[in-house]
Amino acid sequence: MEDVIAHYYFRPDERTTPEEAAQAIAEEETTGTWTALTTRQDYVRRLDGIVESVEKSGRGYLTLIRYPAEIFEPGNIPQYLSVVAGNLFGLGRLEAVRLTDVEFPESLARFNGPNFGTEGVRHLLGTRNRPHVGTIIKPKVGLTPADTAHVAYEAASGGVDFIKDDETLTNQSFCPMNERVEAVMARLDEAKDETGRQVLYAVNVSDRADRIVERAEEALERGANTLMVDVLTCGYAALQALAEEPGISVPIHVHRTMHAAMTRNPEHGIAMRPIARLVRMAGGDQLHTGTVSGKMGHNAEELLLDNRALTDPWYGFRPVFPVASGGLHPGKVHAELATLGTEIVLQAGGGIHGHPDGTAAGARAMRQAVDAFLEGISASEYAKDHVELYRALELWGTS
Ligand SMILES: O=C(COP(=O)(O)O)[C@H](O)[C@H](O)COP(=O)(O)O
Ligand SMILES: [Mg+2]
Repeated sequence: MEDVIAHYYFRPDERTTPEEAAQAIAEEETTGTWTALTTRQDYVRRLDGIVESVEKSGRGYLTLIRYPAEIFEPGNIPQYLSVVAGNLFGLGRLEAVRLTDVEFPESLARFNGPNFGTEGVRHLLGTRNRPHVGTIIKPKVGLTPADTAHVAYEAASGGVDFIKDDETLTNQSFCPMNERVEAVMARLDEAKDETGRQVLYAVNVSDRADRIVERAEEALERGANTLMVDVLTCGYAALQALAEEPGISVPIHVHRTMHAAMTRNPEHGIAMRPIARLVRMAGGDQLHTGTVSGKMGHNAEELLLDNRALTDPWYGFRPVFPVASGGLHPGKVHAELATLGTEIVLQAGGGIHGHPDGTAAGARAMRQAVDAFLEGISASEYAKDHVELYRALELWGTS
């Protein structure tokens, strides 16, 4: 394959045939405009988009559109998006249109990709064949650096592998980033002295384009061992800048806040699959893709395919660690692992810090639920001699 093939679902309006609608997308995103150009030079034709197929699907149609590789500027993800996910969403002749997937040729996939990926992250933590358990510090905003660090310490003592800031916490005055990183890393060192276990803490360095690398470097100077970025609000280019910066040699955790504005409507917007592919190219090491039983909307079939976009062999890119997060608690661990498998990071915020006996007990309960699954025992059975899990299931149940 030499060109880009974009997959769209669409529904034309009543004045437009499916073929005309697909052609309108191909023209808008390549060499056309709303009317024929009397001035068009012949040599421009080689850049015309080509409608490869149109077929009925549900209430609408699926089309594959071929965009000549030459239209794209290699390495420029924002420009890729302006073609495959650009003006087409506003075309009046389409009532709805959704980018469901995109295939890039090797010539346009020359990125470094993840520096760590699943294996690299596992290597840092010394884990094999088991899911990682992570937590989002809660309350998501408002804590001082010292109290954030205390929550992190409790979570680490209870056995989590991974701790992260929430997506809305960056460098606000109530919790300046530099102070927070220093405080959290100091308490994680304390926990490590006690447990012997290394824990990763992803500090959210999301910031404006011209400052994000500098912010990440400041966090690293203060001992950060993982970075986090809100990729859709900062942009894929921001993630790429972090991943390709020679001085940044820690994993990058990628949060997808705002994605549902694009992904949620099954007939319109951008599906998670193209987002997952772009994050992998741009260098994310871990990416939220959703849950099968959590608090956000879910579609297990799509989620499994999204996770495969992160993990299947693809141009030599390292596999990205998929993250299931949002409304999880120990009673939901079995459903998540049974469907998603064990190459996954399970994150719980409320499902750890809301434990009746506090954060450390909540972390233990999550780890116990994972152990129960790995040993092939139901959570309720395992809870009979694991009090933290028992208390969690008593409060939240198992569904
Ligand atoms: O803070 C949380 C979850 O907290 P809690 O565990 O308390 O619900 C995350 O922002 C969501 O995971 C986002 O969803 P997604 O990861 O699917 O984008
Ligand atoms: Mg959050």
